[in-house]
Amino acid sequence: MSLTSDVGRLTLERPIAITCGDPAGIGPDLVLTLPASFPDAPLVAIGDREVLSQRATQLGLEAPLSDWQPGQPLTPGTLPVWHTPAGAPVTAGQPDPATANGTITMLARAAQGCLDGTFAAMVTAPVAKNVICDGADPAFTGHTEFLAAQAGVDQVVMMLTARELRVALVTTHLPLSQVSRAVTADSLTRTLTILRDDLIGKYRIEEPRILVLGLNPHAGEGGHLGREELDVIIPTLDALRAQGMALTGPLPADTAFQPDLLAQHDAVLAMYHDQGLPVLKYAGFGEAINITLGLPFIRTSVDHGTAFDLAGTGQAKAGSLIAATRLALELAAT
Ligand SMILES: NC(=O)C1=CN([C@@H]2O[C@H](COP(=O)(O)OP(=O)(O)OC[C@H]3O[C@@H](n4cnc5c(N)ncnc54)[C@H](O)[C@@H]3O)[C@@H](O)[C@H]2O)C=CC1
Ligand SMILES: NCC(=O)COP(=O)(O)O
Repeated sequence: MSLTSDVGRLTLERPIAITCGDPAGIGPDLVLTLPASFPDAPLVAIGDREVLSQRATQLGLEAPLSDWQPGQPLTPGTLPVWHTPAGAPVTAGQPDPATANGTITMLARAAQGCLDGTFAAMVTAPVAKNVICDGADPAFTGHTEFLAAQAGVDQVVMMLTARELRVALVTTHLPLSQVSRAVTADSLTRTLTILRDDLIGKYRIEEPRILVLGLNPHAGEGGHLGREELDVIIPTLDALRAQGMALTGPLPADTAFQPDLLAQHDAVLAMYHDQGLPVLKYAGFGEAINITLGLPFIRTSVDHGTAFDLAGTGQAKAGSLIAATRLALELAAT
């Protein structure tokens, strides 16, 4: 069976899973808006049907839902929902660790469905890492790491994109005190290889040019402000350049984000989360996309969190979820 999407008149063989995020956050609010943006796209929401229904009522949204299970056809004109109970009563804006196991089940269903071919891709609405840590898994650090474990891959790469700007990270959800130890020749090599390969494979860039940031102020100032550049980053970049990778750097992070330099590169590689993402979010918060590179399936996500302050108010903006869904549809069709 072929399923039609309105994005670029694409045809997909399988639906795309949309996980609804923390049931008390803005995820359900935003997911309910997707049918209006993609009326013909084969989307399946994974989450608590009652939560979606109640949130639609709270928001005054016209959102017909239908029940869906793997193997069943989609019901046109509705948002098909693979009902995944939250596990506790849900009030918008009031996170509850008792819902954490339901959230994990929702993510696992989407990931396993991508792995077994049920879904063509998955798009995730935001979860609260602390709620999952408190209620289900103290080791949970984010979708990125959870999906890597589900897929059985050692390393994936978090990349956020806002229009022309692409920022990928060597380390993701790691305390700052552990970042230096995590920037190794091996992690840097694997990150750059995944980034280069997916810029070619997913973004159709023939010879990706990657700008790599240093870790320390002034990229270490020749070893006077830290030795990671001299000991690890420079030798690793030199070795990868010798193999043909087009790399610039390591450059000082404070001056690397200049329009002229960015125009000469296809992506920036930052060493840690808050080195790269504030710039990206300044450039495009609300419309940016988070994509996990290196997975054996397509996963895109929003650029924002659960925004419990906005859940159920109608003030949450859907731009990032719409952009993430559009990209997933496009990638799934290529
Ligand atoms: N992809 C994911 O699952 C992500 C989850 N998070 C989680 O979200 C939780 C809350 O994180 P915060 O740092 O407070 O970030 P946040 O993004 O939830 O909120 C930051 C500010 O942006 C506003 N905001 C966020 N999304 C918005 C939207 N769509 N429309 C309008 N305004 C919006 C919020 O109202 C708040 O003022 C944390 O537990 C974190 O782990 C954070 C980032 C990504
Ligand atoms: N800042 C990005 C973020 O926290 C999203 O993480 P993930 O849940 O997509 O791994």
